[in-house]
Amino acid sequence: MTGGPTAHDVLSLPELEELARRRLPATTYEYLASGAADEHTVRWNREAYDRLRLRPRVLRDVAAVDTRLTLLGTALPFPILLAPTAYHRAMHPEGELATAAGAGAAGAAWVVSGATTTPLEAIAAVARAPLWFQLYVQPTRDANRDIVATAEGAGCTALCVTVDTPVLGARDRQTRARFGLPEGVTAPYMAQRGGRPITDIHRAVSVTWDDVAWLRSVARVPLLLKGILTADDAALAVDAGADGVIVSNHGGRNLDTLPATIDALPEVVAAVGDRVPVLVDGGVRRGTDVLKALASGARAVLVGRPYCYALALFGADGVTRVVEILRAELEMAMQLTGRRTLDEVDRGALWDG
Ligand SMILES: Cc1cc2nc3c(=O)[nH]c(=O)nc-3n(C[C@H](O)[C@H](O)[C@H](O)COP(=O)(O)O)c2cc1C
Ligand SMILES: CC(C)CC(=O)C(=O)O
Repeated sequence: MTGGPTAHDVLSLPELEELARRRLPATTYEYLASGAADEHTVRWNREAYDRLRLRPRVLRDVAAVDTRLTLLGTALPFPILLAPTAYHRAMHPEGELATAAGAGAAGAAWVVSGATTTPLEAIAAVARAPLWFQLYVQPTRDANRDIVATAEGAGCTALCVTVDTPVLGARDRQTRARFGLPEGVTAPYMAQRGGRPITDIHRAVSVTWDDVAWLRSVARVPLLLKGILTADDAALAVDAGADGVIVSNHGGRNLDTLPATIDALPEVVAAVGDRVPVLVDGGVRRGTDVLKALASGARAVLVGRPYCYALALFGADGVTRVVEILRAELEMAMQLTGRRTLDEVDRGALWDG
């Protein structure tokens, strides 16, 4: 990347995405950018945010905005987390260690993927901001118990169980690009599901509500389910003991033609929002998107692809830059809509709210 832009030259997440398309090795870019099948859901995740219009209030004192919150016991300086994404050593040689450094410098909580290519202890040793852990449920309870204990031992303060991936979707672009892990790189917490190549997850593991209740009984930290899209499943999640839900369609990477997450969010919030925190991911690229998600009832958002592009292009500095941009844009959006605290970001901030 000599002579090219640095992380600090990047002004926005859409600009970063374009830089990634032009500069990353094709295989890496295809793995990160692609979605399932015809990628309608990938597009809808974005278009649905663009359709929502904001309703500003003026002449309120917004000289100093406050974006702090506490989420399931984790104190966060702003309501933006890094979503769990697999295989960082396929994106950058320093892999998850660079992500941890970048997240730490930005003060951003990061949900480490169950398909991390770096052991949790090594990540924890360099982390300077909260870590959560995302579990891909493994076929045996012993394996799941061990992984949960490892995550807790490494200081992860919440567990996100991904429930939308019994199999992968039709990932045609990834398959065509022949995405795979570099020689010698493995995913230690995916060992029972094949460990190495992404295609091994095509063998479905049977995971049901009973497993959620069992995991709740095993884990000492708060447990969230990631990949909930309906009111019915959100209610079952809370019944099974979940402490939070993440409205997600896996960034449009599994089942194409699922609705945009910002469109699914209100029904989940209506069903369980008064009992547990609801988070959302998918298509968040601007501070105004974060504001719209919060106005629609989310307590926080997660962002996936942008920090992966940034990691692949710039390492730790890139991850930091993505968070800084999004955080600054959220503060601007709050000030320009006349909101000083997160509590003030209610449905009234949406034009058609
Ligand atoms: C490269 C990549 C890898 C991902 N790996 C995982 C994973 O290991 N576990 C998981 O629960 N979700 C995974 N996801 C989904 C993200 O957590 C998140 O739901 C999605 O990326 C959000 O959409 P966005 O990329 O539009 O921000 C992955 C997404 C991407 C782009
Ligand atoms: C299948 C996982 C290992 C990674 C993942 O969730 C993804 O690529 O979207």
